[in-house]
Amino acid sequence: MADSNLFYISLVLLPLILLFLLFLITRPRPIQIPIKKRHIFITGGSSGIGLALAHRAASEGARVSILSRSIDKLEEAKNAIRQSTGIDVAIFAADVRDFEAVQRAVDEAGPIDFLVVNQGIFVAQELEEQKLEEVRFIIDVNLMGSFNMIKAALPGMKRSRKDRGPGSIALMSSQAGQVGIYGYTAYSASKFGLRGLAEALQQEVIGDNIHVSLVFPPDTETPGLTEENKRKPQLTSIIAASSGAMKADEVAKKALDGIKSGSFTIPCNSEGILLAIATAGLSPQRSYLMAFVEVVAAGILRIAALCFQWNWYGSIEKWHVQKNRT
Ligand SMILES: NC(=O)C1=CN([C@@H]2O[C@H](COP(=O)(O)OP(=O)(O)OC[C@H]3O[C@@H](n4cnc5c(N)ncnc54)[C@H](OP(=O)(O)O)[C@@H]3O)[C@@H](O)[C@H]2O)C=CC1
Ligand SMILES: CCCCCCCCCCCCCCCC(=O)[C@@H](N)CO
Repeated sequence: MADSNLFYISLVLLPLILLFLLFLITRPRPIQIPIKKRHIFITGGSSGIGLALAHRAASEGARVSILSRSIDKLEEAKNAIRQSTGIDVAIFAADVRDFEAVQRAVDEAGPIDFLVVNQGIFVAQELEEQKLEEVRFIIDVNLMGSFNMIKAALPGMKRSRKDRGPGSIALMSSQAGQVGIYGYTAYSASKFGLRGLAEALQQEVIGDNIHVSLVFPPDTETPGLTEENKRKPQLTSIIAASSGAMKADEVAKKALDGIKSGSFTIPCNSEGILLAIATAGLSPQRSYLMAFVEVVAAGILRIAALCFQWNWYGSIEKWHVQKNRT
């Protein structure tokens, strides 16, 4: 009798003790970063997810700047945002691979509160088929371009923090930046790279009241995806379909809400939440409740992850068998 009482008490008590412990230790501490009347600078803001983010930020009362290469697409985006919100965004034509051009844009745009490094290119292809130039292009735009942006914006962001309150640097990764996917050797490498950059950067800028976020969308309906789908290995599509597709505006909403609450990891759909927990690793976590879920679910999600791999390797095997028959 006493034994079973003890059993039930510990069933309640142990999780409570764990919750309390996690409440004490989770770092950095929770924060809210206001967006109204503050300056958000979005790269790749002329199309897809970046454009949806610019729309949303403008309608929430932010001052918005967008940067991308094509001035025509920028003008088009500016007109579309003006039509739907009545607000004018500032546009900057620059290639993120060109540090000087990026620096000029940042200087002209004025002090930044939210930097959203969202530009990205994706071409899915087996590494054996993919040209090295294309690999380099993907790494240059997605990874080195992000370094260029952050290097250009960080000094100004740091300087203006005291007068302007908390700031944010958000990076657009991908679920292919949490798990390697067939056809994405270059793309996944570029997006995994962003995670290392973000984890290290958060430690460096926390003292300046700057908060780093990493967004992990699944396939998202954008002009970029339409282009990618024209030449995508079948296996890439099959494996990526393990996570549902989203609309650009849904991703933008998740991203902006996550950024405003200073979340380090921002998943976008339910598979994304599972992925975030399964790949939590040593990344920072502000929410002690999420930390609790990560601790409790770790073992079972490893089993789920192994089931996904079992399923994916099954598809790969089947595909090879079919290919050899024809
Ligand atoms: N759509 C999807 O399925 C997913 C996308 N993502 C990520 O989200 C981000 C946005 O993707 P999405 O909206 O689909 O992409 P789009 O192709 O629709 O838009 C990409 C944007 O980036 C700009 N851009 C591209 N190259 C450069 C460059 N060298 N310098 C400056 N700007 C550049 C483009 O403008 P311009 O060409 O004029 O320069 C455009 O504004 C990317 O980082 C992508 O990897 C993540 C998961 C899923
Ligand atoms: C443990 C539980 C795991 C749960 C689910 C795992 C699902 C993984 C699916 C990965 C999909 C990757 C899509 C990349 C989209 C993208 O970035 C491109 N459209 C752009 O190229």
